[in-house]
Amino acid sequence: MNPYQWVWQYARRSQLQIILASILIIINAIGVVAVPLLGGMLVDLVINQRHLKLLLPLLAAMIGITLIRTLMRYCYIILWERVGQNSLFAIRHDLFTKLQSLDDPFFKSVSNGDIMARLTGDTDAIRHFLCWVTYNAAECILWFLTAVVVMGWINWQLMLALIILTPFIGWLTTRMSNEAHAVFFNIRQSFARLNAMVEENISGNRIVRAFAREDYEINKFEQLNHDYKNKNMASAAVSRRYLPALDFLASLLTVIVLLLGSFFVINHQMTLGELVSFNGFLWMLNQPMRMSGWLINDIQRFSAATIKIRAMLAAQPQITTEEVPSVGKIQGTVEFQHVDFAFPDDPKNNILTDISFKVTPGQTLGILGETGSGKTTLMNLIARFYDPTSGRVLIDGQDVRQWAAQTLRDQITIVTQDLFLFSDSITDNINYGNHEASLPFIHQMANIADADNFINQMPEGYDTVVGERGVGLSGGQKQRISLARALVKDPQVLILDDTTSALDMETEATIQQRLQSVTQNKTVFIIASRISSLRHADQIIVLRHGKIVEQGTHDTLLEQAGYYAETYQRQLGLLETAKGGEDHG
Ligand SMILES: Nc1ncnc2c1ncn2[C@@H]1O[C@H](COP(=O)(O)OP(=O)(O)OP(=O)(O)O)[C@@H](O)[C@H]1O
Repeated sequence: MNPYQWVWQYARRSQLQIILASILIIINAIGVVAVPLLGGMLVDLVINQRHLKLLLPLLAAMIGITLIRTLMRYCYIILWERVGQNSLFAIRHDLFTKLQSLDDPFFKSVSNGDIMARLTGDTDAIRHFLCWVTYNAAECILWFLTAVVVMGWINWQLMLALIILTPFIGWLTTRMSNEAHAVFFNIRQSFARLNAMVEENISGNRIVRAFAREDYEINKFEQLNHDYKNKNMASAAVSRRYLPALDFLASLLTVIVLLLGSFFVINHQMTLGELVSFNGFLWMLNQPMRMSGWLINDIQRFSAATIKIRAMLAAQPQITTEEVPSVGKIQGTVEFQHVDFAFPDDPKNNILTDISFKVTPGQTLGILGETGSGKTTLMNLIARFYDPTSGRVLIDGQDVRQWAAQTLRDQITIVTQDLFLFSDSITDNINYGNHEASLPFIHQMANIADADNFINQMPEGYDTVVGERGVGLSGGQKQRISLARALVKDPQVLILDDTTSALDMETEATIQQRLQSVTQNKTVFIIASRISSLRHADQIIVLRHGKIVEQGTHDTLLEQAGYYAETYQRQLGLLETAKGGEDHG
């Protein structure tokens, strides 16, 4: 499918407007011949033959036709704008919907800045093509053809003399088109890089300032900015090479008409009025020639933009469902059977190896492990952010691949380590996964997460806007709001990935105790580095380099005197030192 067929899929939804606009364009292009013809009649009948009575009707007709044509042009410009905007609306909708369905491999391969470039600059190139290039190109083609027919009818020899230039114009425009395509693709890539850099700079703004790297960032930006400027200059260079030649050929038409036309008039092969009409039609050949260069630039910009947009629309999520998804409610039994896992971009490097365990509803599984040992990855397999490379993950005895990812994530909630809050009120952040939740339920869950108190002390309580554009929150406050958000969703499987790491041990203990009241029938996973967070779990596994090296309860693991026991002793020692310090202080 070429870019035009692709965009037609969207544009054809406004078929009625397109038909109406096309009819108006055709009538308008034909109407264009009227004024020069009337001008010729004015010269021959009024000036040469002195039929003065015809002067006013001819002038009135010229003005009237021009007014009607202007009105028609206004109407079809508006209609094309509507076609363009409707199509853009649908394209943006499809892009955003696709974005919601894509998963990690896509987001790892395409930067946020590039995605934003597709949703803004690229869609704008398509809008420009639909709203401006289409009717201008149609006008140019129709003017050119109409001019050829009418000029041929007035004096075919003179018309042929003009048409001789057409092959040169065709050759020039094709060359320009080929060169412009590569240039516009490069411009688009450069714009995406610039966008990505700015986006990253804004997100990492605090790190930049903390490390006093503003100059470094400005320098990095300057390089990309230069690159973008140079790419645009390259495009200007293509225009510079071809546009003067096209302009020259267009001007040559006037010279040919004046020289040959005068010759024909002197030899009585043509009336002066016909020469005036002929001259009046000249712009209909002229204009398309001059415009062709600009139109080609815009068409190539459009073509480069469609490549990126179509690539995104064609991207497929890695996680797919093999069978008809079960839609029932999850009970919450989670079982791993000899699971191995490697990331798709590094398939030889097993991040998890031979993982097996089973947790039933009402039970809590604690996970301890050094940083990078694979704890988060393990949890991501439960909610199908990834599928195992080998072995099986079962939910209620059924392979996760047979559960639709959507169904799973609806009932399995992960409180992730990246604590992201939307620029919205605290209430809307907490009920993000369950908009039906009542206010008392939201407050109750916030209380369990030990967030209720500090939220009530905020300027507008639960209505306080937080996130990017709202008030700042500490890491611990964000953790507690994220926990409340997960609880309000009331999931059957709750995964807490280092959720309370930023809290002091007393607050953590309070939350753990309160959590018990709402997690009695749920399956809970707790990833933590503090033994105090794990010790009450029904089962605990210790991961090292992606393998389970210890497994048991708090007591049995202490007996094993391995990593768990060591960590416990160390943390106990630290605790006692700290207590000792406090006692002495
Ligand atoms: N998206 C990814 N693509 C490739 N490798 C990854 C990806 N995410 C994590 N890894 C690698 O997988 C390994 C396990 O990461 P994981 O986040 O599961 O560890 P973790 O035990 O949760 O660590 P932490 O305690 O620091 O959160 C690490 O070596 C990490 O570099």
